[in-house]
Amino acid sequence: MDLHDSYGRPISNLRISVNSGCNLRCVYCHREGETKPETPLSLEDIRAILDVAGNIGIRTVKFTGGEPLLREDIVEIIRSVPPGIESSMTTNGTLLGSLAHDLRDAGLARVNISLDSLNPETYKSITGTGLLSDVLEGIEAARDAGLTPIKINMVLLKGINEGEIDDFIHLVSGDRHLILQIIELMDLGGCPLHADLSELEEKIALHSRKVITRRMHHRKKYCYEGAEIEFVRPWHNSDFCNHCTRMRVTSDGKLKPCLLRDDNLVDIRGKRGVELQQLFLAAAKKREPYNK
Ligand SMILES: Nc1nc2c(ncn2[C@@H]2O[C@H](COP(=O)(O)OP(=O)(O)OP(=O)(O)O)[C@@H](O)[C@H]2O)c(=O)[nH]1
Ligand SMILES: C[S@@+](CC[C@H](N)C(=O)[O-])C[C@H]1O[C@@H](n2cnc3c(N)ncnc32)[C@H](O)[C@@H]1O
Ligand code: SF4
Ligand code: SF4
Repeated sequence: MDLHDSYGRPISNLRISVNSGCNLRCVYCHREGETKPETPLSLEDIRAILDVAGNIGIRTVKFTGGEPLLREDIVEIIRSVPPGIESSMTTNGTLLGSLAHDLRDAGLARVNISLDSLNPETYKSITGTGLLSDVLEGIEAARDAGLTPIKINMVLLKGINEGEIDDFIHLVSGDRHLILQIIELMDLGGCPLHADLSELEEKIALHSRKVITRRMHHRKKYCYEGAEIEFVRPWHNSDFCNHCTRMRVTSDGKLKPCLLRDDNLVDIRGKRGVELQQLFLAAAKKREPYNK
């Protein structure tokens, strides 16, 4: 079965938040759109969701949070992904150093690692912690374990890290295991750090050897000065939403048809089998592009 919503968008990707807690305090964090998370889903609940995902045409699963690596059973969670579904994770990387190999052995294909600054002071001002060296260690551990390609997620923050773009391009340039993902801030709580990516993307586009448009969100990937660079520009972007292929699961067990909406959640905690599958279909019907 392949699942589509009423706007003809295929639902091929599931994004599961396994935990709402985090060991960082990033100033801009949207927490995957969760406002009042309760007790996280159990391993058994997550297994049941993954089993249904396999039946309804989900091809890829992204584990996120909060910080997914804070969950003690994260390796077991990864081991529960059915064959035929690619699993990846988005993490702040601080705990990857000791976990990368176990995650890979459990079947994780790749990781995205959030890193907004290469400067220890700036990193601290963004995340509230001095854990930059742990993240860099995490990147190396992920590379060593084969959790590649590794996407380095950099949210562009006005007046904070705009001057570091060249350093980030240098970091990934000529390295086939690293992709730079430059992300537009979603200004959810009136955060005054939103930076416009247009000028930067135009400059990179102009000097790129090759451009690829991804199916998901119609995001553009550029081959620029030996670096692979993907742009994520969700803000007020109807093309992005019209090509959204994602369904989300919140950490406390609700299907969430859109990151930016809280009024159409479907509770699935404790549900199993056919009943759970029906609830996925019901949530799919509630999906609509946020920006049309
Ligand atoms: N508005 C919106 N933003 C999204 C969506 N999916 C991901 N993002 C944002 O995209 C950025 C990168 O997210 P990641 O968790 O690294 O995952 P990804 O790049 O979307 O996924 P892959 O390309 O499969 O690795 C983050 O800032 C997310 O908040 C979505 O469906 N809607
Ligand atoms: C919410 S975090 C959860 C996973 C993990 N803790 C991490 O930081 O990678 C997932 C991704 O969303 C990004 N993100 C968080 N808040 C955002 C916002 N307001 N706008 C754009 N991206 C955001 C983060 O930079 C990170 O790459
Ligand atoms: S590490 Fe991730 S979840 Fe934690 S505060 Fe930063 S962006 Fe949010
Ligand atoms: S519809 Fe738009 S805002 Fe909502 S999850 Fe999809 S891409 Fe994100």
